[in-house]
Amino acid sequence: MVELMAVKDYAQQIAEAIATVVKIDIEIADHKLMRIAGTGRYQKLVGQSMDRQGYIYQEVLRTGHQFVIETPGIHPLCAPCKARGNCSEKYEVVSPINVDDKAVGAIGLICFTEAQAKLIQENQQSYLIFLTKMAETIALKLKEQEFLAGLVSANHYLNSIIDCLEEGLITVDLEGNVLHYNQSAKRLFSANLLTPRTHLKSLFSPQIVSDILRVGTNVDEVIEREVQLETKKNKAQMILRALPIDSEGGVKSIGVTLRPFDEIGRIVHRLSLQDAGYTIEDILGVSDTVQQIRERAKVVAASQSTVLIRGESGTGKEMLARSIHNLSSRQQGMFMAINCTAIPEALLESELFGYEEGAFTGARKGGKIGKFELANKGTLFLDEIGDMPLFLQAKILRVLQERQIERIGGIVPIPVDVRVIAATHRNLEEMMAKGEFREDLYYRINVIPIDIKPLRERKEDIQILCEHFINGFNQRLNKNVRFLSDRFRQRLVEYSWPGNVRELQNIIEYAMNLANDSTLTEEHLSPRLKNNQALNLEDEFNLEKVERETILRCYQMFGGGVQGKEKAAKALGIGIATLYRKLARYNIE
Ligand SMILES: Nc1ncnc2c1ncn2[C@@H]1O[C@H](COP(=O)(O)OP(=O)(O)OP(=O)(O)O)[C@@H](O)[C@H]1O
Repeated sequence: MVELMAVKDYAQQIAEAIATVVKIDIEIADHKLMRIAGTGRYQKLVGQSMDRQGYIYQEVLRTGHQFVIETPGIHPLCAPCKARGNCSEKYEVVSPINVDDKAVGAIGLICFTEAQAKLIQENQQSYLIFLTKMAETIALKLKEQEFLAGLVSANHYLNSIIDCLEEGLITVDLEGNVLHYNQSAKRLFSANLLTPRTHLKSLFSPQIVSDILRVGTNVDEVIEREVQLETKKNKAQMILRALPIDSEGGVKSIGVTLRPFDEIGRIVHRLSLQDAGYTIEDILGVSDTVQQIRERAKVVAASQSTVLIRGESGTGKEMLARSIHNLSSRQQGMFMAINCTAIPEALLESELFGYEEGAFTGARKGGKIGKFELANKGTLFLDEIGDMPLFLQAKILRVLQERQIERIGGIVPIPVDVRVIAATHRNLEEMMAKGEFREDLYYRINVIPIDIKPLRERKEDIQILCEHFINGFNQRLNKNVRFLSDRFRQRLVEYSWPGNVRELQNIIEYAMNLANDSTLTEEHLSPRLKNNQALNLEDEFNLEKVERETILRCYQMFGGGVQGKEKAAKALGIGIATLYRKLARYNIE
């Protein structure tokens, strides 16, 4: 609660106004008996305590009632006073200053002459009312002060909340002049660019300014735009939202919020972690390979070096990359994955590096942020890096060396702090020999290589993976499968698993959809597995057999005529005589 001291100047003015009119001295004290205002002989005592003389004031403060004392110095209340029996005061009227029924101070008229005493005595009722009204005026001022202090504190509180926001917030009037902004907004803009009265024109492009101002014309209008800001450090892509601030009497200002794009990405990523928040423990398997991979991943997570994961499709390369990211100090940043095979060459560059507005025909307004920028402070997973075109390999190498990127059509390099984890199923060494993969990039990404063996070479992992997938699908499909028949199990072990763990997962899902009791049997196998003969490794990888099949396919494609044979020999990369020899040898007619 605000104390009377806070309005002492006002109390002094009131005291002087009263004294001028009634020609009697006034003394005002607060609830601690501190003299806060006074006239005549009391004026120079302002600021001094009255606790040794103000016995009448004490009584008024205690009771909250007015008090008239006709015999100062003699009245029993004056008993403890030093001036008892010798008081210079002749007559005294004291009123409480009440705020919310509580005495916060007292105001008194003090007569030092018989004439003054007589005057008050004869008009006592009027003086009492007058003094009460004056006390009320001071109380009112105090309430007003209290209200103002409340407003100031609420304002301060609101500002602190607004400053806590990570989002930049700017309010502008309907002409676009800045009224207010929070600390985050201040941090976003270059030095001194954002000040009160700055016009939006100095902050955003004319189109964005006009979009923002349009919001002020309609209470229901909200706009959202992707904008690029020249921040203190560099250029940054932001999501801008503008919304009307509806106050009494309609919209008088507009609120503009700004949020860095990569931060949004991080939030989305964090929220979606449930799905992809793999940890090392999720990598299942009892084989030496898997156990070593788990150990390796822990060590790798602690370093910042580039990792190259090699393995066939479906062996868990992305899963491993995500586990490394989630275990590393970059876990709060984004994990961005890009499959170099899945994206057409022409788009891959812009996906990776982003582009500036107007960089090429068809470029999106406001430009586009690339995966490298999105993965800033996080991890970029370059899947199937072996399929990346050579010119992009050169660009990737430059990013890894210089730790900065340039958007397509951009001139300012943007620093990025990204850990790259690359993956491939291809033989990079062979590609290098043929000039299809850059040697320098190979050595740059191959700092920490991790090989994941195909499932057919670690069949001991099938059991635990099956159990894991069965548990998952039991929940998802609301089933209660608990057993595998011996034949079912045997078929899984015999199969060559070209699609690796992903294929196993699909096979289990297929079987569980068909199963209606607790056991998966041979009849629940997909046709592909049902028809699969027991894998004969010697047969499967026999070079002669592979050669015969290839020649046969080629021969069938081009036909048996002389011209067909010539074409076949050319396609096979052998001479015509050799082809004839091989046709005879393999008994192909
Ligand atoms: N060791 C494992 N433990 C549990 N699940 C696994 C394991 N390995 C792979 N998986 C699962 O198999 C599926 C395929 O894994 P992932 O996508 O990581 O493979 P990939 O090697 O990156 O495949 P691609 O090269 O085709 O992109 C995922 O559902 C993953 O959870």
